Amino acid sequence: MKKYVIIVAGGKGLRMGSDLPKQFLPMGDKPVLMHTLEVFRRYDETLQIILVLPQEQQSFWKQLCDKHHFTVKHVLAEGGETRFHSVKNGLALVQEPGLVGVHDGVRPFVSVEVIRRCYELAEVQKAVIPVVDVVETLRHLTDAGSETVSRMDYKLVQTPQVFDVELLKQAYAQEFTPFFTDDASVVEAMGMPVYLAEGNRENIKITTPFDLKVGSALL
Ligand SMILES: Nc1ccn([C@@H]2O[C@H](COP(=O)(O)OP(=O)(O)OP(=O)(O)O)[C@@H](O)[C@H]2O)c(=O)n1
Ligand SMILES: C[C@](O)(CO)[C@H](O)COP(=O)(O)O
Repeated sequence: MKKYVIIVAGGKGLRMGSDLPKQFLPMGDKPVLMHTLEVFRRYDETLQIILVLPQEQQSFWKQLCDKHHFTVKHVLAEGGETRFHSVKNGLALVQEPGLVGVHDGVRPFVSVEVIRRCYELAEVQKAVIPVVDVVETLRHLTDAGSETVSRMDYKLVQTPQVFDVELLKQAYAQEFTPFFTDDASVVEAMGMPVYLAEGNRENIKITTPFDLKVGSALL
């Protein structure tokens, strides 16, 4: 079965607040984004990797690849206005039936085991997302103040989110709404169920300078 991954790195990184876009920040011996592509290549040599980057960052990325002798094969797609639009641009390059994963470029610590689990389950379930338990107590903000809710009723959602190609293309043909914060929410809006798989706790999204420190410690 043909397998793709769309790695989205088309955002602005506002919460990181760095001059260099966060996907290019060094972590250990190379930029964050290179770690992410490498783990997918380790999962499967034949996986087709589509990397979504803003047009204006693409030549810089190519320079970085030369500098680091980075040889993981991939094709580039153009970043969009929101994550939804970036995924949609990547999906336009998916031309054969099979499975397509969508992964945040700034989640370099996803394990090969979790990637494999999501792709294998998606062969049957069609829509699979990795999740982890909430380990702290949760409060819901109300008009009157706030109240404790049961953390057993919630999960934290990660990527890669893996889908049947036809299903994801249909989902992304829908009109954008700000409620679409991940790919599962787009698929669910068509009334399709999403299957939950176990994620890995290290699979953090590098969002703030603090996350970068945690990431460096995890290497
Ligand atoms: N227009 C966008 C917005 C986000 N993303 C990607 O979606 C992933 C998750 O988004 P997030 O961590 O929020 O990244 P940013 O949008 O860049 O961060 P911020 O919200 O702080 O600006 C990132 O890999 C980001 O590059 C994208 O490809 N295109
Ligand atoms: C897709 C995601 O990483 C799942 O947790 C998350 O929804 C991205 O959200 P962001 O606001 O674009 O960081």
